[in-house]
Amino acid sequence: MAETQAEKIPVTVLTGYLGAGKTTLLNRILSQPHGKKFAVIVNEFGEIGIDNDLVVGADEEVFEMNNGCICCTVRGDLIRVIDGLLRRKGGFDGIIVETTGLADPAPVAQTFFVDEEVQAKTRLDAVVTVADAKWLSDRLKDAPEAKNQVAFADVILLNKTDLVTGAELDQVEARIRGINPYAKLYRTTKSEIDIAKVLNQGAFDLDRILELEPAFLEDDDHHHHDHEHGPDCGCDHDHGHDHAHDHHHHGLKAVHDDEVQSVAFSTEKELNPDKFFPWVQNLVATEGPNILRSKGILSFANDPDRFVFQGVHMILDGDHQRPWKADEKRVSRIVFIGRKLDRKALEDGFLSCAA
Ligand SMILES: Nc1nc2c(ncn2[C@@H]2O[C@H](COP(=O)(O)OP(=O)(O)OP(=O)(O)O)[C@@H](O)[C@H]2O)c(=O)[nH]1
Repeated sequence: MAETQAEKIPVTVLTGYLGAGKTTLLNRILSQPHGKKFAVIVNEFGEIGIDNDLVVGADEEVFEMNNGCICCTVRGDLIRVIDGLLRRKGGFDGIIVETTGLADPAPVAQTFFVDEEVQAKTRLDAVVTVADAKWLSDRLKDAPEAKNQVAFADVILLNKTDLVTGAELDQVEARIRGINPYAKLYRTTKSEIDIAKVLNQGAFDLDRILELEPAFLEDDDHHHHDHEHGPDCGCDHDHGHDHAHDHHHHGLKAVHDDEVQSVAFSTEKELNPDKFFPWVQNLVATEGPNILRSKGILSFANDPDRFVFQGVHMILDGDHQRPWKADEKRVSRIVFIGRKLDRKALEDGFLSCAA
């Protein structure tokens, strides 16, 4: 039975470059009193799952896919996860997909048009892109996926307005408008926005997307088998030559940056904050330009709380999140995403912070 447009479950795709404020926005959406039940699908780039631990508790179920970037798994995992969701009793009022900061949103959006089962039950409501007011201009120069994320957006949050001057803000907004004049744009701090401006937009405009990417609806299953890799995703997988044609029909220039990598470490030893903070501060002060993103969940000695730590380049942020639960293993985990990362030095540095 084919559902009508209105009966289909709306899907919101949250995108935006590494550290722009997607998880912050997701948490805002989930913690507002909306009385709705959302299924959240988180995809992250990295070896150890951390993002799902950063998403607020509540009723939502978080489905994690961390075995590669979302464009690699889009016709595998994402469809499987959504199919699984659709089979559940009780159902959902909406699905929110938070993509990794390195994902090109096109293949994610495609999933909702090319898979019959998914298409019958869901509708892509909007692509919501969080843009980092401080770093977006730089990323538009060196990260093609950052540009695609802006180009595909129906709603843009120009976030972190507190970190730039009014003139800089006008400049970056003008850059965004040059790429995407159609999206609704809101200036935000800490992704603070009325969720009515983000959810149920009915905004995904297929005609406009087709203009950007004429081959959007081509079902290229006969070209590809099983694993799909976008031309410019940041994952480690070998991107086959047969994807060369993808470069042609991407209206937006795609240069694959092989160098973005992620390293992650964990330890069951408790950490000493007096060692950890000086270490990490010095690290991002010297390596900040190469470290796009860092995040961790840390267990400090004599501290009953989980400490969540986050960084975007050299800007660090951290807070006590909640007490460790009685049955919870106190493991400290940290992830770095960036270029030219010295795994050994990072690991040695991290482990030397043990109490
Ligand atoms: N100063 C400032 N910091 C912000 C703002 N919004 C978010 N942050 C901080 O930026 C960091 C990254 O935010 P996240 O919401 O985790 O970003 P993300 O896009 O989910 O990051 P990834 O999952 O790594 O791609 C966190 O430390 C946030 O607290 C803002 O408006 N201003």
